[in-house]
Formats: sequence, structure tokens, C-alpha cells
Amino acid sequence: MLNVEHIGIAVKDFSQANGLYFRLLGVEPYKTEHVESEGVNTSFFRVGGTKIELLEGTTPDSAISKFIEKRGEGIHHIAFEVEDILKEMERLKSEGFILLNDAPKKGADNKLVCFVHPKSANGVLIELTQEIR
Ligand SMILES: CC[C@H](C(=O)O)C(=O)SCCNC(=O)CCNC(=O)[C@H](O)C(C)(C)COP(=O)(O)OP(=O)(O)OC[C@H]1O[C@@H](n2cnc3c(N)ncnc32)[C@H](O)[C@@H]1OP(=O)(O)O
Ligand SMILES: [Co+2]
Repeated sequence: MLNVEHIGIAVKDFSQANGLYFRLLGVEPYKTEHVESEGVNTSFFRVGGTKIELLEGTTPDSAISKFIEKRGEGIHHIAFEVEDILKEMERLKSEGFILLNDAPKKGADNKLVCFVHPKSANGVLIELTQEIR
């Protein structure tokens, strides 16, 4: 794992949350992106060497919508940047971690992503990200 690439926060009202994080962080998001495959709108704020990702569910069956329905708004996941996502997935599998996807998938912000089940990580949803070069 290279670094904490971003912290994902599930929000109900995308516009209200972006306004609040602009006031909190003092910076505008450098990117907003709809990711159809995940049923989410995302926005990214740079904070020092990491990022905050705000996520709004755009469909009832999106992971974010289900999370908010069950647990309300809040921290949703921690994303780590990796050099080689395929190698890292194999390593984690060999260590007994439960991966939520068999292969990397296209995430937001020009990344390949994969998720580790929260049950494998003391209740924290973990995302692996690799820059698409
Ligand atoms: C666009 C990509 C973007 C990026 O950065 O590139 C993203 O970050 S997209 C982020 C949204 N997508 C995902 O989260 C995909 C992976 N997530 C999943 O596959 C599901 O959300 C899953 C499996 C984590 C949970 O599925 P589901 O909600 O249907 O199941 P349960 O409600 O039964 O949850 C099982 C168990 O896990 C606990 N849980 C659920 N979500 C989280 C979470 N975010 N953090 C910690 N724990 C979580 C839930 O409470 C259940 O625990 P239990 O003790 O049984 O109640
Ligand atoms: Co993320």
C-alpha cells in the first residue's frame, strides 16, 4: 500500500455537502464525476497529500444509498493507492481477505478499483486504487 488515496464520505444531499466541505476545507472540489456503474455522483477535494471523496447515491440499489438508508451519512470507506492492483489483490486473497470483486473495475478519478469486505478489516470498507496509466 503506497498511501491513503482518499476517504469516502456518503452524503444525502450532494450540493449541500459540497458547499459545506468547501467551507470546511477552504477549497473547491477539483473534480465531480458521475459513475454509472456504481450509481454514484462523486466529488474530490485535495487535502494535503490525500483527498476527500463525497459520494451521493443516484439509484436506490447503489451501495451508497443502501449505506445511508441503513447507517445514515458518514465515513463510508478508506481508499489506499497501490502500485499493482492485480498483485495486491492476489496478496490479500492469499492472506485470507474477502475481496468484493473478482477483477479490478473502473472507478472514479481515472482509477482501477477493488473493494475488501468490511468483515475482513475490523468493520472498515477498504478500497484499493491504481492510477490508470
Ligand atoms: C465510483 C467508485 C468510487 C471510487 O472511489 O472510485 C467509490 O468509492 S464507489 C463506493 C461505493 N461502492 C462500494 O462501496 C462497492 C463495495 N461495496 C459493497 O459491495 C457493499 O456496499 C458491501 C458488501 C460493503 C455491503 O453491502 P450491503 O450494504 O448490501 O450489505 P449489508 O448491508 O448486509 O452489509 C454487510 C455488513 O457490512 C456492513 N457494511 C456495509 N457497508 C459498510 C461500510 N461502508 N463500512 C463498514 N461496514 C459496512 C453492514 O453494516 C453489515 O454489517 P452487519 O454487522 O452485518 O450489520
Ligand atoms: Co472511493
